[in-house]
Amino acid sequence: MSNQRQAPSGILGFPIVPFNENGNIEEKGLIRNIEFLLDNGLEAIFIACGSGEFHALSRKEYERLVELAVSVTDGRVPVYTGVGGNVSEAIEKAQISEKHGADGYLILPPYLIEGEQEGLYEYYKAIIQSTELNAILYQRANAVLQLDALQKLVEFPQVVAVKDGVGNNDLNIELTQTIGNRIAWLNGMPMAEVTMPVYIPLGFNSYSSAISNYIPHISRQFYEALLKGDKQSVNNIYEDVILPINRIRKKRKGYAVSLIKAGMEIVGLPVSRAVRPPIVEVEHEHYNELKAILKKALEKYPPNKKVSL
Ligand SMILES: O=C([O-])C(=O)C[C@H](O)[C@@H](O)C(=O)[O-]
Repeated sequence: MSNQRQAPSGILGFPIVPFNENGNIEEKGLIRNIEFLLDNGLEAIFIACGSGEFHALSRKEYERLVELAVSVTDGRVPVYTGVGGNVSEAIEKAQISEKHGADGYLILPPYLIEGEQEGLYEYYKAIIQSTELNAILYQRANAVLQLDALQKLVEFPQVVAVKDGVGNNDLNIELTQTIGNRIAWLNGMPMAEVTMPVYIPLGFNSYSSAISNYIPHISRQFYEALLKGDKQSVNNIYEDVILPINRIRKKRKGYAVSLIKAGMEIVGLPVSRAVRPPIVEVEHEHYNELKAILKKALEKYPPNKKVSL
């Protein structure tokens, strides 16, 4: 752990968890996934979060994933883990993350139940205080903090960022205007590239990138074009890559994960399409649609190292 109270910034890598034909974790595939993200300049590794099928991991698997992510990353960028759900299990996972040298964790929503703001505050507080690691609060589903609760939570030095997965920009403006630079603001919307042009002016300078698991150089070109104000390149990448992939992603529930695995397989990374319930694999027709988009995209936006289709 770097021990810095600094949020990761830039394009954030969210590896998947590859499974073999017996349904067990395929470690070689995961190591390749993390190395690929690092080789392509991703600025942080978030292990065992939503795209890492957090919901479907055993405690033992979780611990192994954290251990592997920290050792493969080897201090090159910060490593964050997913924690959340049941409070006592979240605290146990926070402690596992600390024991293995992670830099922090992304706190996912409590399991199923909805809570009032006081209840959400207590949920986050219990997890934040359970270790000295950095904490990123994930606005998502049944866990959406309003200004008062968030203002109290940012008094804990561990809290370094909020990751928005809800897309309520009325609320985001209220939060960013009032809390400002005390914490960092991360765009964690589904396929965050889509909304990044709207988020940058609000102070969200970083985003989680699902597509960086297979076309990181295109996400990077898009981000750089956005930061430079190069509208033509932004429009081209939207039309050629981001919007077509996002249209497929919206066709089935769970494609937030399974479409990443399909994309990785298509570009030749050693990852199978296998997923755990309730997520389902990408349908044949959608797989072929993704393959056609990627073929054209890689011709127009070739990576430095050749990827053949
Ligand atoms: O928890 C997670 O895995 C994420 O939030 C990362 C995803 O890549 C998310 O940004 C998405 O669904 O595109």
